[in-house]
Amino acid sequence: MRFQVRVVMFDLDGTLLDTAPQIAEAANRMLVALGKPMLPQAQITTYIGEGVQNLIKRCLTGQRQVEPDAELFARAQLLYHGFYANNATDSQPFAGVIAALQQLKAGGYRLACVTNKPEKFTQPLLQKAGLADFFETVVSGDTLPKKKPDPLPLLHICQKLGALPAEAMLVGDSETDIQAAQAAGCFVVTVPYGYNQGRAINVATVDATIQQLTDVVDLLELPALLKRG
Ligand SMILES: O=C(O)COP(=O)(O)O
Ligand SMILES: [Mg+2]
Repeated sequence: MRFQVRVVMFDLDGTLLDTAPQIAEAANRMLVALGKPMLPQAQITTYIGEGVQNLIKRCLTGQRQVEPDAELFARAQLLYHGFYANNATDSQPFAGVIAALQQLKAGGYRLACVTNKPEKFTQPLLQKAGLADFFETVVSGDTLPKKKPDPLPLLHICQKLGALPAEAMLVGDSETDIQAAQAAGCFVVTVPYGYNQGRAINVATVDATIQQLTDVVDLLELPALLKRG
């Protein structure tokens, strides 16, 4: 199936950039500073995707439903933000990311980035990785009153770029992305290499799956699109 869309939105962590090594390092520095045991990177990776507050809470309590002590959480947040500010921009794009963005841009698609990461980390990361100029708009986890899985960030982007939700596609790595796209009425496509809380994507819930980002080009249909190869 080929999709007739004008806007392609991309999740950041686990879709465009491999941010898990730097997030895990900052989280472990936070845990050490708090006198707590470090966690394996693979475990911390499963906490990525629902915003930084959730990540820190999960590192402190190990569980989704358990709230950490408020004072401890406040200290942990300050520590994490300080450590992550030092290494965040070391994250590298996944295979095919830059080539895919170049081809889509050349094909006339309007591109956007939609992440649950805080704004202060998003822009420097996109700049350093050489991705910032591809996106007409970037919506972070704290840009609007609600973040993914709420549809608001996606609807905001569609409105800003003058497209109906049905003319837009989100490429993501997690159930958070799938829920947001479905609630917004956008198409959703997933990559298999991302984080998704350590689980495989349920392919029955998405419009298509791809192996790497350059495969998006083959899913789209526009006369102006410059096909690869
Ligand atoms: O949870 C985060 O901080 C970022 O997650 P996302 O870029 O995958 O939305
Ligand atoms: Mg993600």
